[in-house]
Amino acid sequence: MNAGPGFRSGFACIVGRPNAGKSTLTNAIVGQKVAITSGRPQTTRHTVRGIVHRDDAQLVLVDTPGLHRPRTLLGERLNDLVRDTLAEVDVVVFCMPADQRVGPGDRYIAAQLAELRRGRSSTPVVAVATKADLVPRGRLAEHLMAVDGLGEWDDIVPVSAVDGFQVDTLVDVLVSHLPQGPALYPEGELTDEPEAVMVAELVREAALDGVRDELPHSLAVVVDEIVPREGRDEGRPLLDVRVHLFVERDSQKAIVIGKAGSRLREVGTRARQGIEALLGARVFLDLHVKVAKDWQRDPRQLRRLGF
Ligand SMILES: Nc1nc2c(ncn2[C@@H]2O[C@H](COP(=O)(O)OP(=O)(O)OP(=O)(O)O)[C@@H](O)[C@H]2O)c(=O)[nH]1
Repeated sequence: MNAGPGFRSGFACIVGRPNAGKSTLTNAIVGQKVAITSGRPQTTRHTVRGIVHRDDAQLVLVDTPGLHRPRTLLGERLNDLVRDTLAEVDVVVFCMPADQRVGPGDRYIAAQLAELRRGRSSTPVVAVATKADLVPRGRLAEHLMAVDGLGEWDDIVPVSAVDGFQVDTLVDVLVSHLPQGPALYPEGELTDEPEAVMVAELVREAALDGVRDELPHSLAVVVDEIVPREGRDEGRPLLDVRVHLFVERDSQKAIVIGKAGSRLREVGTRARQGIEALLGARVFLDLHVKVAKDWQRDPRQLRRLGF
């Protein structure tokens, strides 16, 4: 069942300062490892999406880059992107880690969200106290009070993505804020096939390696298909993996491809090793680089690109 009366569907976007636990929470909600996490701040430079399929709802999660104060032009553009994304979603999840005091970074985001709610969209915001497992009850209560004092929230939910505390409750709360409507994606997408997301991550990581400064936010990766090559021995399958890399400018395309295609070959070799390990089969990796101008600003394009 993916429609019918009472069925709800929509997008949720997870925001919070660097290291707030956004990627880990995304993974815990979706139940698959779709976003890359690390202890270093701001590793989630791009948006990764996961889908929760339920009998009564479909929740599409968008994991945004760490909202931060615009220092550079790039930062401003990133924040524009984040704001555009926020205005597009049905509910916003604002993460504040319980093991840290509410600080200027949180206040900055809270102000952005307040502005968003004053504007056209009155998107509901659910404040989430992440990493609840790291603090004693008293401190958690104190944190929740501080969160409450920071702005107008539709709900406040403490969670731990590590031990699963209240993750289901959070999903219930998010679903309650979604509009009624049929499923947006076919059942099983991304949950049964997280491979495509992980393959895209592996290619993206390999393509950015060593050139992050030159094209940090300008690279999107789309896996077109993963299909078994016909006519192969059953015991020795070969998978054809076709992937598009989108950049914004010709100059960036040249960087990705390198002299006479040398860099793209290296990217392919490195990514292929990871993909073969992931899929447990030999892989023929077909990489294409395309220029998609200003894709970061166009929500339709972003969605098409899997952002
Ligand atoms: N103990 C505990 N640690 C957590 C929890 N959630 C996240 N962490 C840890 O906190 C660190 C940051 O988590 P991420 O999920 O990468 O944070 P993020 O907000 O996506 O970070 P950016 O990509 O920098 O924006 C990682 O070391 C996680 O393992 C939690 O519920 N409990």
